[in-house]
Amino acid sequence: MGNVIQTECVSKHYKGVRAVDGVSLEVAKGEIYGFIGLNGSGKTTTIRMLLGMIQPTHGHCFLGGQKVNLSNHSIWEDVGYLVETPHAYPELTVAENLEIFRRLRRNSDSGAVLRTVEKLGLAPYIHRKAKHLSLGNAQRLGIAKALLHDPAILILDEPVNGLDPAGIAEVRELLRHLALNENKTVFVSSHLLGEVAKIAAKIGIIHEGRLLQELQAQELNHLLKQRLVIDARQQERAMSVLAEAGIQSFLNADGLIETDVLSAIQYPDQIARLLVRKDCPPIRLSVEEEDLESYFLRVIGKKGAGIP
Ligand SMILES: Nc1ncnc2c1ncn2[C@@H]1O[C@H](COP(=O)(O)OP(=O)(O)OP(=O)(O)O)[C@@H](O)[C@H]1O
Repeated sequence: MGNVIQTECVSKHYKGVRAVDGVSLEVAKGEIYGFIGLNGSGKTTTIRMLLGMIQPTHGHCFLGGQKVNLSNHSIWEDVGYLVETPHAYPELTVAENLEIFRRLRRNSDSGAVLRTVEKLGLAPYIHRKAKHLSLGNAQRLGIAKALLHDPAILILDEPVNGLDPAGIAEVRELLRHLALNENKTVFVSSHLLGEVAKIAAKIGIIHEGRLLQELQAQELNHLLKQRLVIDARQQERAMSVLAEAGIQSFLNADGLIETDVLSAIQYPDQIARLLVRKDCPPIRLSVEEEDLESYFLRVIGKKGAGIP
């Protein structure tokens, strides 16, 4: 299947700043691509190049197989986007803002406004002026604009910014629905790895302008580090029992015994048995998995050093 979104070694250099540096990525039809990076890592600049808002210093972007350039108007009929804080006319209501946007887009589907309002859970606010919307609902209005003309490609820069946990979950479900049931291709940036990992099929990690790592979401589980955490009344003794059995451990920041020795992680029952036999029974023993945010920070910390 052809790629719907593609960048070919795309770079944007400003005076003294390599905002984006040689990023090549591909998104297949119906796929959700999560583009993860800290603030200032180059997400928005990449998205702006994808959308033809700024010209790359090097490289090219393609949407729906067509090279992105401003004169190629037909591309944009199939693209919906949200970049940074969405703009709305403050004195107009939600419905009026969307209606204007529909007409600007020359969209002849007059039912599109109501349908999109329903889809985004904006019905209770339909007659509220944009300037009186909460940040979260203003963000929803921005997503509504992106969806109004039912585009096949959605490019969203930090779409859950400002949303509360329930709002974040709603947007997550909406994007999942759009990809799964409507075969839309979604490119979504975020600094929240955990959020994106819940919906993206593919994840790209960008740092200081460079794409550090690309992975399939299902690979994440194998990449997250595991450790065995033990608590015992006599910690020193428990640690020397483990050492005698060839299992190196240390006291972690929470004051608990921790080891990343694979045999201990794979057979925690044998560790428990060993400690009991040596009269040093654990009062807690659990295999714990690194959370996604710390994985992200680990990858960033190791940049260029043979990741993962
Ligand atoms: N017009 C510009 N002129 C100079 N530097 C710029 C310009 N636009 C962006 N940058 C710099 O390029 C880098 C990447 O910025 P970008 O906005 O793409 O990051 P981001 O990942 O989207 O961050 P955020 O999440 O904060 O929006 C930053 O160091 C930023 O200061």
